[in-house]
Amino acid sequence: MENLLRTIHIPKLDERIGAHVQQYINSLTKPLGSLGRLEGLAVELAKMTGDPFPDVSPPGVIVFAADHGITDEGVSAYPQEVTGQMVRNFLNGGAAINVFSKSINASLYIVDIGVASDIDEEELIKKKVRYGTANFHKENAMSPDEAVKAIEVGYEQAQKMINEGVKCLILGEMGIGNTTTSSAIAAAVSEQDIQKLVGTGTGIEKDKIQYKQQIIKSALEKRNPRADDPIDILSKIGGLEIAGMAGAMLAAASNRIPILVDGFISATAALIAKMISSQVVDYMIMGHRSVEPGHDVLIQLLGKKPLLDLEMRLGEGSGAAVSFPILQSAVLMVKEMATFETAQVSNKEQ
Ligand SMILES: Cc1cc2ncn([C@H]3O[C@H](COP(=O)(O)O)[C@@H](O)[C@H]3O)c2cc1C
Ligand SMILES: O=C(O)c1cccnc1
Repeated sequence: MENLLRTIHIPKLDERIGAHVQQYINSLTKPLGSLGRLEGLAVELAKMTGDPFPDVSPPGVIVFAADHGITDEGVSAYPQEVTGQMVRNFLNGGAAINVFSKSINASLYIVDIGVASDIDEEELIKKKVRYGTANFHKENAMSPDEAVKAIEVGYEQAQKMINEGVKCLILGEMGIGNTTTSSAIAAAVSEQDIQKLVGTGTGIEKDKIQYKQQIIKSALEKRNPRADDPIDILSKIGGLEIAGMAGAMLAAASNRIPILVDGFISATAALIAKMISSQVVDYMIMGHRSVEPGHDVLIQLLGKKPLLDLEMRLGEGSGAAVSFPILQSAVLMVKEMATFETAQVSNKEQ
């Protein structure tokens, strides 16, 4: 990682093209500013890609799957085996992200970056760094080397997809227990009150939230991760899929590829990526606002405004995939609308 870290170069946004596109949008046949946030989005996409008429299609989705030792503490409503079972479901096309990826014509890769069991399926990308993290309430989740390795796996997978022609990257995850891991990371970095950062995840009973908060609080006291050190945080808390997503985000930004961020877990990965290289945030668009309360805190730390609020709380990249057609609308607006001049429509009186 030390190596990868040193070689990561994220280009600055192209402000000149952004200003040019803003001016062009003002010449399109509509009242000034009337397409609202779509206009700002089109400008952002132009700045990211350096292209006034960028393509966001085809989008690509990578789902990183990994297990979390913290499930031993009874912090999820579902058992750990569900992670591996859902990986099989992804490969059979039956999960939400399969359906939504298909609807936006996205290629979908499933990566085993740390599932606790072996899954012998041909379509699965097998990049297991270890068999799940250790229970971070009892011991460090993994070694710093493993955290680095997981970031590299994510980086390489994203780079591969980008080389294949993907124009917008959506990262998703599957890992029972990962809302606990994410809340712990958010608490370590933001130093906000734990009450603001812990939710029901897959649907634990409301009266179990306090227990989940206590586990996180006492684990953080024991692990004491350094708030400004992403590798220290990942190695002490986890998780492998969060590290993988962070690495993939860094690859996308390095290639001027827009990143459509999903919910709470994805935002945690975004935060880790930001700590590694702060300019990565320039290439992120927040697809939706998750029901998980910690998402609001992270959205603020990332300085973003979600496109959608559909009261979703799934992960897998699902909210980002559902928001993707908004990006398509933004680029089509610029590419296909007529200007006042070409359509011979009278413009606003000066
Ligand atoms: C069937 C099923 C499919 C899922 N797809 C995503 N998650 C989501 O729920 C998990 C996080 O919640 P917690 O921290 O409470 O375990 C992650 O795997 C996340 O991707 C799922 C969870 C389940 C049960
Ligand atoms: O917002 C998310 O990413 C999320 C919320 C609940 C469970 N799993 C993921």
